[in-house]
Amino acid sequence: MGLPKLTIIKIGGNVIDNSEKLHHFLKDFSALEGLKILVHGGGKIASELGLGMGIIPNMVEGRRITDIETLRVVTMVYAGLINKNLVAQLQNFQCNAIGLSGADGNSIKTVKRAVKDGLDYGYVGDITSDSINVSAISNLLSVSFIPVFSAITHDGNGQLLNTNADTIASSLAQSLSKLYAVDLVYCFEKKGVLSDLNDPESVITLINRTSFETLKQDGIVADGMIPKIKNALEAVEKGVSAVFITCAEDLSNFNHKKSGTKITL
Ligand SMILES: Nc1ncnc2c1ncn2[C@@H]1O[C@H](COP(=O)(O)OP(=O)(O)O)[C@@H](O)[C@H]1O
Ligand SMILES: CC(=O)N[C@@H](CCC(=O)OP(=O)(O)O)C(=O)O
Repeated sequence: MGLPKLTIIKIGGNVIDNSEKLHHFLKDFSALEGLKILVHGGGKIASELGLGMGIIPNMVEGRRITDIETLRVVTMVYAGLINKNLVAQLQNFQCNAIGLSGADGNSIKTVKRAVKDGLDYGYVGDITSDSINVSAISNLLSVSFIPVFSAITHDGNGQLLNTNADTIASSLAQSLSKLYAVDLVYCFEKKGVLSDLNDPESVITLINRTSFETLKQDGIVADGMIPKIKNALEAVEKGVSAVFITCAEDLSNFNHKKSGTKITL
């Protein structure tokens, strides 16, 4: 008998920031059959709200430098404002969502990133091999809750930390692959990884480690797409059944695996 199927969907900040697209996405997510988990970012909204409070965003290689003031903002925005709004909207679609930070149920424990070459990321949490509390999460799934994870984790000693949402999704998928056949889907505002950013239809249907290196060298994939594909490749290499990067608006088509970019070995 095969493992039960679990779908882990990650939704990025650009879609969360668009109420119409978000509504459509949450409706489609609610309609997905079987066990599922939602992971959300919200970097764009945290940057905008932080700016209003005089906190200037500082990103290095796609990761936010998180000083104590920034940690307060991202905790309010990710674990509060966004997480609770997503849960309330999912409840409206009869999806019994339960909003979580990594501190809740000790679900994701991370390690504060050490200062390296003089670069201090501050309160950023890195995932380790035993970060994910598989039994706590599978218990929630077994009683039909739909976990909704924000990008806030904890260190087990009372400290909240900021962890990239793409990495959380990949790590959840890897760890939960022990118990489930996991499909991991990164949803964002474009139709998939594009060969030409000016042509929204130019979706690259398959990417593996070798083609990724070439796409990166040629400058075809850049910015936030580089860590996203790295996280996706790590997931397939560590046993996640299937990994896709696709458009949030195509989630209903995704059921038929007809859209977006598939990440393969
Ligand atoms: N080849 C590419 N195809 C699609 N998007 C790309 C590509 N190269 C760079 N990007 C950029 O990557 C962004 C997605 O990364 P990011 O903003 O981190 O996603 P998310 O909103 O899911 O957190 C896209 O909005 C796009 O601007
Ligand atoms: C450490 C770190 O960089 N954390 C991310 C978490 C949010 C996130 O990943 O949001 P998106 O998915 O919308 O980009 C940040 O604060 O931007």
